Amino acid sequence: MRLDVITIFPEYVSPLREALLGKALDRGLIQLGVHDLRDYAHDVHRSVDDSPYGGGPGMVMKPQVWGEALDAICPAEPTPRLIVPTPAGRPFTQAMAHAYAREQHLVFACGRYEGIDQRVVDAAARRMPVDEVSIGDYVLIGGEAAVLVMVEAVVRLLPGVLGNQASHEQDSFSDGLLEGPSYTRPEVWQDMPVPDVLRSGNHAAINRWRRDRALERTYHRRPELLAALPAESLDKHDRKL
Ligand SMILES: Nc1ncccc1[N+](=O)[O-]
Repeated sequence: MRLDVITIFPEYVSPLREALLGKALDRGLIQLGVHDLRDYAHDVHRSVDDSPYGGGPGMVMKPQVWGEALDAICPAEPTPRLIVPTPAGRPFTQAMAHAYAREQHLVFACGRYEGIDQRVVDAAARRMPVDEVSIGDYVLIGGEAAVLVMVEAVVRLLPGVLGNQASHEQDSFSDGLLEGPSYTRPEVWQDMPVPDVLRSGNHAAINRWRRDRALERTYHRRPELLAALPAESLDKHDRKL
């Protein structure tokens, strides 16, 4: 998979070259291009934004600069998927992370939170799929942090990136529930023992216990996820909880 990130703060996304993502880069599982949007601004001040038509606070990013950057970075064939992080976007979910993990080429356009001139998205949508996506209902200064979040969620799903392939099959949300509590050695810590069932070796009982904890946690923290579960995915034991 190829990933390109366009931003006025290239150093902000340098963590993408660290840790597991860095290893995925070294092993050629992903290719990463980080592009400074200002390289496509040709006026003496290399300005990338201007005041909004209709007035209002903040600045809006200029269409010409983005247009030139996207023409240079998004090839005609195969067209990439353009992802624009914005608080006004569709909520980013694990399902979207899985869908993006199947793409060959993703381009992330990091804008100021006041936004990018709408015509940039409209023009790009004429020749490639464009998703305006939000990572949450709060306002960041720009899209860079959202790109770090989305790239990590997507790249960890690529075959070979996580050591133990199974680890993302048990992710929270993979079965529609939040993951329950986890424990490791020592057996007792600060007078708190590890739940006996987890040391019993009885895998049926362990799976049952884990599902019960996941259901309880989901019920208390994210009841709407329970409500969204297909009826058949809850057995009669689940319903008794
Ligand atoms: N929440 C956000 N705030 C600013 C830019 C992007 C954002 N987002 O969620 O992708």
